[in-house]
Amino acid sequence: MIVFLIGYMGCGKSTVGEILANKIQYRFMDFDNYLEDSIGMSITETFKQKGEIFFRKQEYLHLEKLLELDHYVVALGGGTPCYGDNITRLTGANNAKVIYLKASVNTLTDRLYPEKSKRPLISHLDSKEALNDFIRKHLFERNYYYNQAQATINIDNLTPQQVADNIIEILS
Ligand SMILES: Nc1ncnc2c1ncn2[C@@H]1O[C@H](COP(=O)(O)OP(=O)(O)OP(=O)(O)O)[C@@H](O)[C@H]1O
Ligand SMILES: O=C(O)C1=C[C@@H](O)[C@@H](O)[C@H](O)C1
Ligand SMILES: [Mg+2]
Repeated sequence: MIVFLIGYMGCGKSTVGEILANKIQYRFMDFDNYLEDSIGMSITETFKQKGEIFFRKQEYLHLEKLLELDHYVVALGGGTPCYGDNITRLTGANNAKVIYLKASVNTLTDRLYPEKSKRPLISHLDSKEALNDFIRKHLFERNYYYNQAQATINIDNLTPQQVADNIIEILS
């Protein structure tokens, strides 16, 4: 089985994914790191030098390889399920479970504000209010895709460990 974690930037896909993989003795892959390795550049540099469309194409092409994995927990990129037919490729994959880590706009704003420089889509937003506004609109558009996950966990008041335990319950 492959467990795919989806959700907005900052919802905890990478943090929870690593904990979950350890708990269930699966391997862990962070798709953003994997793409950085295969492109040979950080995501920030890729957006700067090659543009977002190039990044989305790489994401689309490399997703095919992920679908062949087994005994893996994969933290996808925040935008991965929202482009092309990626979400149906994920939910339609044999032996895969797609889980949406759902966070409120305020939780995401609090978490992302100190870390926004690492995320090219939000790094230009100066104030916390501007970030909050951006996330509200962006999440509204993206929820259409995220809501197609096979399971959703409201993570606002949970520690990463608790989120991982919730996923284990869903999988059992
Ligand atoms: N359940 C949680 N409670 C509190 N803080 C958390 C929780 N999960 C993650 N965090 C913190 O929130 C920040 C973002 O988490 P993380 O990088 O795992 O998100 P992500 O979904 O992988 O984001 P991206 O899509 O940008 O890669 C980190 O600083 C992490 O330590
Ligand atoms: O939400 C997004 O579109 C992104 C999220 C990150 O995980 C990276 O994949 C990249 O910064 C784009
Ligand atoms: Mg991540």
